[in-house]
Amino acid sequence: MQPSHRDTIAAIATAPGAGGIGIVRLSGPGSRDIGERICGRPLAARRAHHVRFHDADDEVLDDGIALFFPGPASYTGEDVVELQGHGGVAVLRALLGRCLELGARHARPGEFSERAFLEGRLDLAQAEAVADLIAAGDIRAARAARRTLEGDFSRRIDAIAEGLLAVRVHVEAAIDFADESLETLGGDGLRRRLVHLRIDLDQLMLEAERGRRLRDGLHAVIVGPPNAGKSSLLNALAGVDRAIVTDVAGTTRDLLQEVVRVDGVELTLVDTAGLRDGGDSIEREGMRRARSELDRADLAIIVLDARDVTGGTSVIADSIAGVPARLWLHNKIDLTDGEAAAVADGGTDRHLAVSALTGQGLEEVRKALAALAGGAPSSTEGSFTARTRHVDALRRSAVELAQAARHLELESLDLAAEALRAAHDTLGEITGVVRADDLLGSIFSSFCIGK
Ligand SMILES: Nc1nc2c(c(=O)[nH]1)N(C=O)[C@@H](CNc1ccc(C(=O)N[C@@H](CCC(=O)O)C(=O)O)cc1)CN2
Ligand SMILES: Nc1nc2c(ncn2[C@@H]2O[C@H](COP(=O)(O)OP(=O)(O)OP(=O)(O)O)[C@@H](O)[C@H]2O)c(=O)[nH]1
Ligand SMILES: [Mg+2]
Repeated sequence: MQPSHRDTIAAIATAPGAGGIGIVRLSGPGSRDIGERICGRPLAARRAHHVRFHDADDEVLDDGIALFFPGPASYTGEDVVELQGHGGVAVLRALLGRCLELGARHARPGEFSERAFLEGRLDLAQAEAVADLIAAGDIRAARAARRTLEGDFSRRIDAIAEGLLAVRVHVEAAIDFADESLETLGGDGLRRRLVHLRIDLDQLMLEAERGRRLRDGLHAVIVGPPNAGKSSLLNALAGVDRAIVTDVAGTTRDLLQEVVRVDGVELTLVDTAGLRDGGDSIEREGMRRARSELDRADLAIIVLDARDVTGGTSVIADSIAGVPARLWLHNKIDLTDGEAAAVADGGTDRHLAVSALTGQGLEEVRKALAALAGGAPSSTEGSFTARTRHVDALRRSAVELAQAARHLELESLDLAAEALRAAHDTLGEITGVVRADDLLGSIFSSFCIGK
């Protein structure tokens, strides 16, 4: 980072619009001086002062509470001043304007948290959790984000990184004793440690993936043959008449998206065009979109006509093969004698019998979705949020670790050392020990202003 992060920044820290209280926050070496000039009195450290805020002509802008946190014991690690006034747009703009007149610069989005990161107050995963906590729409996601903010995720990363470092040191040392066989250099112990690291990494990856779903919600795509009742299901689960339903096969062509909440977990449901061979060019385009939507799905909800379960499934099989989880719904059971309801569950696939028309079986569907989206409330206990960026890095690190193990088997110590370094660096990207400035830019620019 450029030394320019040593200037003083200011921003309105509270949400735009009218509110009971509004806060202008300053961070940087000039904060105290600017704060004291606006308040017209000295500000003692970490004390609440009831003061009047003044403009350049000594007119009173507002009265409020002023706080001064000397660095490094502040949110950013720098000197921080908060001017807490009445939460009106005009008042806060005037207060901010006065800070800028006195030499502060308007903060970029996320710049306070970026400084907290640069000052070592938070690591990168923790700083990201600040934004995730603010964005959390339900208390489960909020709790999980708070755990990441408090370092639960980072500590797990750091523990694996430490283990990796020890293995790296061992391998580098072995390279220096090239004359001796790896066996005499403790090769067995090395292999065992690699296996344990791999197990820890796999476990963390599972938990991070669950954390990502808690943060992002579950992306579920409804697919199936034409006329099976996919749009009817979307409408029934969303509780609104969102999609057009007709008895004409090929009614839906575009993707239709609806966010629903089951048990507090957010779920994005996407209705798609029925999959079948042939169709006109519009319908074929609809099917292409359905298939590409499946590429980024966490869950495929396959809707079939319970009276003809095998009809059309062959066209679907290929498209859903890569989706992590599948829920099969045998729809229109109101038109059957009930026998279609007897379908077994198997593996990661679940089968349920429903009627989108009468609502029969939908409660079971909701339960299954809630379980897939984040598990029962008890199963999210202790879990933390993570982002796709983190899950990707864990995955890449695991690949490098597997490479390292193979190289070690072949006694290619140099290649093993190289793969271990890559595995280690990749973990460092998560917490920001290893970082690229454009990565920081893209992370913090998605924060709100004043955070
Ligand atoms: N008024 C106000 N409320 C706020 C914030 C804020 O900046 N101002 N926060 C902003 O996000 C959050 C709280 N986060 C904070 C984190 C650290 C410190 C801080 O001063 N830390 C020092 C002192 C520690 C202590 O005494 O407990 C430190 O870590 O050394 C302050 C707020 C939410 N509420
Ligand atoms: N009896 C009965 N009819 C249903 C049920 N679900 C849907 N239908 C009817 O089946 C027909 C097709 O429903 P849609 O929801 O449009 O089916 P779709 O799968 O979206 O069809 P496409 O968009 O054309 O692929 C409509 O006439 C619905 O009213 C059900 O559970 N029972
Ligand atoms: Mg439809």
